[in-house]
Amino acid sequence: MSTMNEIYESHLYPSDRIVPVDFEAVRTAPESYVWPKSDVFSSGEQSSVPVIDLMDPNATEHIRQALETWGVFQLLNHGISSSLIEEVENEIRRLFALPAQQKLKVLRSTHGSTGYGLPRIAKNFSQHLWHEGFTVMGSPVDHARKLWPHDYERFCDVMENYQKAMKGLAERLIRLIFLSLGICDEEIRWLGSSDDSGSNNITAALQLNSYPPCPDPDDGQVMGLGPHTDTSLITILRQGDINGLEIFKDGVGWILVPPLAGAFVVNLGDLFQILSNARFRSVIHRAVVNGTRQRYSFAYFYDPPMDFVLSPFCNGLNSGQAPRYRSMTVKDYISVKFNNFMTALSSIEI
Ligand SMILES: O=C(O)CCC(=O)C(=O)O
Ligand SMILES: [Fe+2]
Repeated sequence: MSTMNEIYESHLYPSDRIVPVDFEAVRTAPESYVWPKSDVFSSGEQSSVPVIDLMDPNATEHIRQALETWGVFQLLNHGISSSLIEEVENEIRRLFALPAQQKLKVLRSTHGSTGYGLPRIAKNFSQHLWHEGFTVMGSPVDHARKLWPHDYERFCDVMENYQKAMKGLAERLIRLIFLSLGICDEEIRWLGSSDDSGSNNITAALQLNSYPPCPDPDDGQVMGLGPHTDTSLITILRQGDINGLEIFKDGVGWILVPPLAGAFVVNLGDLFQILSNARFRSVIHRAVVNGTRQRYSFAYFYDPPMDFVLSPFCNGLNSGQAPRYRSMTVKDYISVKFNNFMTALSSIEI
């Protein structure tokens, strides 16, 4: 059985795309961090992504409609306690408030998964990202011990509790989404089989994101997280109360996903696009930066087991359709994405 960590280890990540800019030392963005204004342009479109109440008796149908038209929705009444979310937010603040030298002690290695640094998609953009992150894949105890030698348990406990809660919510949502596609339980037997607490079957990651404030440079702008789709099956994102997340909608352009108190932003990733035979699309999104306030977000990515064979479902609502993608394991798709980034899905079309 392959683990997500092993797969990351087998793809050497370029070392010059791991260390974030030294936000304490830099007053204006260096040239390599400046994106053309046209790349950062937003549509100003006012319509907003659907908001779904998970307690609504028609939630399943609303989710299907939201995913078919938007690929993303905001979720309320999800059952995750606000105190747990607050604890994660407090730990994130505590982590990113540390001096740069301290954070660099837990820098992600070129073949590693857990640790501090730029996000793994940074290597795909010619300009740099105005971002610092911390990825948790499995237990972060070795890293936390280096950051807080006498007080590392709190961080680990909070991250573990949050990942457990997210796993439950992700699996509940996935079940509902498959149901909405007319896919029976029998075909999703693997759901719930992974165990993130053990080290040998990790199929989830938690990405903590921090976007320090940055006034616009004269002839461009900085970008927090460049345009991408998530590789995951499903992503559950929590953003604080500062604007930043935007999605790309065909024919409209970039649309803000406004922070909504108590809500999670839920989107599907490439793996769901493959399984649903492109009935649901993995939404293209990015994070822009605020001029005066530091923004935080945290994303939980859920995947099927790495050796699971992804084959488009051509039954249920998709019955009679020919598969649009060739079958492959999750781990093979992760390799395809690593090498092809935004053309990964089209590269596996039949
Ligand atoms: O910060 C955000 O709102 C987006 C984060 C995101 O897209 C990611 O971590 O993949
Ligand atoms: Fe993302």
